Amino acid sequence: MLSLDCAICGVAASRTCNRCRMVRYCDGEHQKEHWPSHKRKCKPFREVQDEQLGRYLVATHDIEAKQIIFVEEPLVVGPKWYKSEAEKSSVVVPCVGCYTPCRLGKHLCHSCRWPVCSAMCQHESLECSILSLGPGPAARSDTRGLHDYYREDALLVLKCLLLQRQHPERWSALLEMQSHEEERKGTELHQEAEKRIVNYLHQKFLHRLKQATKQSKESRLIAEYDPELLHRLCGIVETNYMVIELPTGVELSGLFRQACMMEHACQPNCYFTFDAATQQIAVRAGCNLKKGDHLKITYTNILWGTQLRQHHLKMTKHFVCRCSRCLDPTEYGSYVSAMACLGDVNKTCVGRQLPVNPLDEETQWKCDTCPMVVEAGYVTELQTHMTAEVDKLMSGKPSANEVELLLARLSLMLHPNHFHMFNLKHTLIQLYGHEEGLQMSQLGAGQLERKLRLCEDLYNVCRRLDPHSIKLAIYLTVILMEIVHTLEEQSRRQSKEALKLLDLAHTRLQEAQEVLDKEQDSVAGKKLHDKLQKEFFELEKLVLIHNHRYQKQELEL
Ligand SMILES: C[S@@+](CC[C@H](N)C(=O)[O-])C[C@H]1O[C@@H](n2cnc3c(N)ncnc32)[C@H](O)[C@@H]1O
Repeated sequence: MLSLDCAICGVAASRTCNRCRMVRYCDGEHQKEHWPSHKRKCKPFREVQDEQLGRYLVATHDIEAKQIIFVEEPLVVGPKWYKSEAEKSSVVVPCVGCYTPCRLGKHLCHSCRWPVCSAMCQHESLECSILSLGPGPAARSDTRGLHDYYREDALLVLKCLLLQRQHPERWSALLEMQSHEEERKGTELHQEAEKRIVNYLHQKFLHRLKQATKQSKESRLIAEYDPELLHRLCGIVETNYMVIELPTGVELSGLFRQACMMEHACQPNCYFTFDAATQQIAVRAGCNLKKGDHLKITYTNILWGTQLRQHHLKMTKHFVCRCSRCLDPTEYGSYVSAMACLGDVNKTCVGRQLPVNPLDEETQWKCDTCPMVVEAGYVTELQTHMTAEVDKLMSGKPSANEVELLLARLSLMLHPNHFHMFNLKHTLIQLYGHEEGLQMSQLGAGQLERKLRLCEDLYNVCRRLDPHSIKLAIYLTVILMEIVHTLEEQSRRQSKEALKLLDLAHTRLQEAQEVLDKEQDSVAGKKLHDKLQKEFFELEKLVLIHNHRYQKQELEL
């Protein structure tokens, strides 16, 4: 990730700049020589604190897009904080030692009996001693029962707790992180944490530790572990965890002293990558940053509408986001929360029903063209109903026809760019051209046109929400590749326009390559990168075939 060589002479070097720890030198002379140019890039940010944001990071120099702003080691890395429904019932779980996916029940650590990838894989000994105190899963547990015993979220909290003894300085840094302890009390999250984590850790492991304490040397394994402290740790994890991905595609949670200080915005300007080998996170500028800019990442899904993002941030991170997107009823002209005018069933008004004050859950929604006003409750009811319909369809493997039917129904209520419509359309562009009976060569001209139009609409939404493709690189690449497939198919059918269409396709592929640059370390990014290379090859082949045909026709004339 970072060069291991001297920044001046290029030989392998071990001395690092002790301010940013990102550049190496073979000796002090070369370090001095490099300083005049390095000082503009060395630790180009500072920590600031205010009442609204708490601690946050601000650029102290201009920073170029893609430049590494800082790298750091984690305070804690551990399993995923939230598992998907599929993961909760999967027979494959991450190894407790190295997180390699392994079959439940195949190999168990011979001390603590938690799942490991092989009998040889060892995990951290203090953690293993605590887990060894547990009773193990109930005999003849089914998969759900095993998952219920091997609770990975609780393991993450245990890993935090163990820092007390293993890394006191990291423990202090962890306790400085925001936990929102007070706001959490009485919430569903608090109750869930009480059940899933605090009681579980106490009943299965920690009360045995207490008993053992009285008798033996086990006494000093952990200094403090009362329920209040465990709740505080749950709050710290919930507020600060970052999702990091291993090369196997396994997602983990990481807590980082500095990276976790970056504030949230619904249009971020930074992104990060995790290097499993060095265990370091690298935070980079997602676009050119100016001195004074805040370093911002996104804590929620930027494809959701404002009400849903606000709700998620309020429930999990306990703040109201007041970024420029949240304050704008049109969300930078993307209209991803907008309804179609709800004024009349005959649809004579083509206006958009928008929240008057997007930050107010009780706000009225006004049509931007006619006088129609509706109350928040009505919009919420409609949205809930539509969310259920979309979730139901998407939980199966819908056909293009089924998606078209739901789109047609929802279009009576929703703006064409509403996030439900976006989701359905993004599915649809991947069905046209790929579904059985709807392969590219089988699509009619109208269907090709429709696919292209859908792709262009989706492209425009992505560009408005995330102009530098910091969060939507994968979505955008898929869209661009489907545009390319469509243009290629059109070129096969229109020999006169073929070269022009193939040229357009080439431009789109180049754009996809540029967009994908930020995802070069992710599993999905690597897969798409390989696909892109094949697409370039296919496109070149099409151009050659076309030129060959063209020359033949010329000769025949
Ligand atoms: C990951 S922490 C960021 C570091 C934190 N500010 C601190 O002092 O430790 C997330 C918390 O920071 C605050 N925060 C982050 N972004 C914010 C924003 N855009 N507006 C208001 N508060 C924000 C919220 O309290 C949130 O729960």
